[in-house]
Amino acid sequence: MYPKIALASASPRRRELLTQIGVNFELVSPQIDESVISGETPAAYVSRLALAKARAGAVAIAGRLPVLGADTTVVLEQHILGKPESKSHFLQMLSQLSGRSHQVFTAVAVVSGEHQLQALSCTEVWFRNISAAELDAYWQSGEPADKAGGYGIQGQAARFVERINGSYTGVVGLPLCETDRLLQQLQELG
Ligand SMILES: Cc1cn([C@H]2C[C@H](O)[C@@H](COP(=O)(O)OP(=O)(O)OP(=O)(O)O)O2)c(=O)[nH]c1=O
Repeated sequence: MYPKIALASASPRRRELLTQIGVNFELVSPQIDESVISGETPAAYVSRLALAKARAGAVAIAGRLPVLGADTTVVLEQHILGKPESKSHFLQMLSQLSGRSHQVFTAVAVVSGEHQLQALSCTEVWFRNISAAELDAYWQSGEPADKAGGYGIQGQAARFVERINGSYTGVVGLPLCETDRLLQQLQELG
């Protein structure tokens, strides 16, 4: 049995994934600045954002519950690919990802009083070649708009994924093995 927590997220995927492992949670949606600091590595970036979301959530609920925050980013050759800002940005990102592998980093942070627990998941994802017509149809579906790297492995983009090495739930937005471990550590803190 997990302790009750607050989830600092507006992402429906994270809600579904936490529910999947039976966590009882309430929602808090703090707004934080997601800009990349110049020279920051992808691992440092996602870790900083996950912690910032959890901390802002803790402030918003005045520390009433432990707060979990997470951040996901798609990385190609050390470059962070954010959410698509337009169709042309989406086409540019997905044509770079076509026919090769990239990484998906997801960081998770839990803030409880003075305690901070953190985990990082990194998964390699291989895409097959994707045609221009497929990319056009995929953009029209509306699925890419709110997703890091412009795709959702849990949706239609599953057609493009040859294989992965790592955490499937990490790619979707919340690595459940790591999340379970953090929540168990939280329980042990008492
Ligand atoms: C790569 C990939 C990303 N995503 C999603 C997960 C995240 O919701 C989103 C990355 O953006 P995030 O900034 O991590 O999360 P968010 O803005 O959706 O929600 P919040 O900050 O409020 O928690 O991309 C998928 O759903 N499937 C995928 O295959």
